[in-house]
Amino acid sequence: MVKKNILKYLPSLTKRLSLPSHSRTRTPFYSLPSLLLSSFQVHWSTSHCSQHLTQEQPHTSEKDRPRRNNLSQQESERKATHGVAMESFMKGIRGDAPCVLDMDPTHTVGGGVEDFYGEDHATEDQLVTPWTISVASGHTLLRDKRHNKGLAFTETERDTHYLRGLLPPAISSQELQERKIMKNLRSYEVPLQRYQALMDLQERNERLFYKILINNVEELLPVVYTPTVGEACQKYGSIFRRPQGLYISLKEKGKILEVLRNWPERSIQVIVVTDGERILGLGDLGCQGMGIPVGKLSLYTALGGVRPSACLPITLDVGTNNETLLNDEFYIGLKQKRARGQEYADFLQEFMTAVKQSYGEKVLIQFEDFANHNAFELLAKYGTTHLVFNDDIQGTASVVLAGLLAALKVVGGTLADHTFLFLGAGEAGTGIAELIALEISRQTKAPLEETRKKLWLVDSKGLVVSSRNESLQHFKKPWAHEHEPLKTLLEAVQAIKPTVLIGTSGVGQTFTQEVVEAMASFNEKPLILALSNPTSQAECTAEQAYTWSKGKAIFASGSPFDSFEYDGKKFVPGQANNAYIFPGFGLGVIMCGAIRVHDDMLLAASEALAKQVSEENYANGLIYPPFTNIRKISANIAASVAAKAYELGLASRRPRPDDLVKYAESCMYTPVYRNYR
Ligand SMILES: NC(=O)C1=CN([C@@H]2O[C@H](COP(=O)(O)OP(=O)(O)OC[C@H]3O[C@@H](n4cnc5c(N)ncnc54)[C@H](OP(=O)(O)O)[C@@H]3O)[C@@H](O)[C@H]2O)C=CC1
Ligand SMILES: CC(=O)C(=O)O
Ligand SMILES: [Mg+2]
Repeated sequence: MVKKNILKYLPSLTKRLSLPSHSRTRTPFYSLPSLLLSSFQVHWSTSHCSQHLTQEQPHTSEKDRPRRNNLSQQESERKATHGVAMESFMKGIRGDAPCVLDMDPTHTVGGGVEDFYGEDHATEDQLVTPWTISVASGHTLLRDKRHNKGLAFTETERDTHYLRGLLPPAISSQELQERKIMKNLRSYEVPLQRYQALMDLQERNERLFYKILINNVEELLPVVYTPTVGEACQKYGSIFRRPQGLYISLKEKGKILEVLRNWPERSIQVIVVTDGERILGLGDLGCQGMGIPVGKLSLYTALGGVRPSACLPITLDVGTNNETLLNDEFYIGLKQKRARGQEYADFLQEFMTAVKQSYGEKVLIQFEDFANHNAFELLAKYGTTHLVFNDDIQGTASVVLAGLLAALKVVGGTLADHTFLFLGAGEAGTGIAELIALEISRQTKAPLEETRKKLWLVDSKGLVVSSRNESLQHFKKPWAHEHEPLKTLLEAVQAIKPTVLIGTSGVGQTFTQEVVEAMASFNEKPLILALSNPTSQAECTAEQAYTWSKGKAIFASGSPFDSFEYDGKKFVPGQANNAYIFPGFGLGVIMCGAIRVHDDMLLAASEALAKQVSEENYANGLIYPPFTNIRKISANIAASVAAKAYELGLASRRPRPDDLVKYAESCMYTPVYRNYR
């Protein structure tokens, strides 16, 4: 069917590609799909064409560049270019177009997973074509976030791409642009202004956005991610300027496949999807949860090196039960109560089927910030049919386990020697508990049912115990141990005497002074993790943990805290956030062509992260490495995850690269500007 359609429209497409280059650019950017082909066909073809071009076309010298006044030369280049392009196009139709993952990985220069556009496949000194649907130039090029370079366009590029007069005469380097943006960002007092400025930059000049984010990760993570992204979601309706990501609402029921086809990119490798019901610890933010998939995917690119064009943020708008939003005139979502039961299940089923139909078997679907009454079920249901990963359950578990493995070097003993108490028995709490129990079981060979007994959970009704079994949600039942009922966290701390206290309640200030003092009274080095986000929901602050424990606590939190001096000693709190795991984990899954996620891959990720903590980090009281080295860390995580996938027979990319760390690094997208022919 697809082949038939492409062949039917082939003459028009050929004609389109042969238009004089300047007039080509005058056609609105998105007009071609609607006029000629579905966006699938167009993107699919251009991506394959350009990839083929960069491999087989000998790279051009000065004389090959299009010149406005040298029509015959321009004509012959166009013929050569489009001849190769159309040949590749036809190859693609026949299904034998070359696939980047089948190539020798050494060809890639700062490549990016599946370099369909061929941009990074060229060496640094080779010229690449700024493909959109046609060759972008003039105003279109400046408005195309993927290829825009602002004042960094060179004199030659300004000539060849019809930019004269559209830019002021000064030419800036990318480094100078970075300095300017950072200066401006630092001048804003309000974090939300920084967030907005960064989102505007992402929409205007993608490479500059990622360069800045990568080079200033510790400073900017709290802006594009927790805590500021939480405030942005709360105010999304008011600050909304340009839509980011794909909104799929109940209005599109029955047409989800068509909606997916409206997205301008075809080679999608990672989707982060939310239905907005549990946004951080802020509750139901409905459609305004979009800030979360957008933010998470920025980190996929900045921290994990997955190319931006391969990332698709999606919000499923199934209504909201948030009365404030329902009564807000600026609310951007459906003004109706949430769909539940069969209606919800059918909508999700249609979505999951459409995703597979559009992007194939190997697209990674990351569920993010769903409420727990849907999250566990979706993971179980689609875990056997799709490549799915729940970041709140699995990513969080992996990052916490990594922190614990690292902390053992400081507190001593093995995991099995410790006792764990959680405040919060939802996705994060039970997800973490299960992975710890699995790791202890693996280390000690004890049955999982036994190892679970080292872990205790408290929910809003008190300690999870067997006498409550009847009324417990299914994911809490494995943690309902024999014990007398206890109402409060303090009582539970005093009775269980945990060595590790983990907050996953979404409620701020619940690790009270009494709780922290109790932890410090029977532990030499109590491990206290306040994981709830954003900062306002943290179970306690770094200052409180260090002060109340009299400097004994090893502390990490979901949202960042500044270092704190207590009794003449500087304490540096770590950030226990799944952002350490999911970018590298996702890269690993994609680069080996994994078809399913397995718990052992999560354990492999934890071990890889724990190994990255240096002696210097330990000396500073850290159990996580700093984010400054995150791309190196992600490459190591990706390599371990991929190695495990190969071992389990879940990886489809053959042959297996010998050096997986090097391969992961070579797959990473780099945001330096490319030179345009
Ligand atoms: N740092 C990180 O990387 C991550 C942090 N998080 C954070 O963890 C928090 C929880 O997320 P998640 O597990 O998905 O949420 P869930 O809604 O699934 O779970 C919340 C749990 O907390 C319990 N709870 C709520 N209020 C209280 C209270 N006052 N006292 C005791 N228990 C309480 C709930 O009890 P009940 O079941 O009785 O309602 C429930 O068991 C969020 O703030 C989120 O931002 C999540 C993922 C990753
Ligand atoms: C970090 C994260 O995923 C959360 O707070 O939900
Ligand atoms: Mg989350």
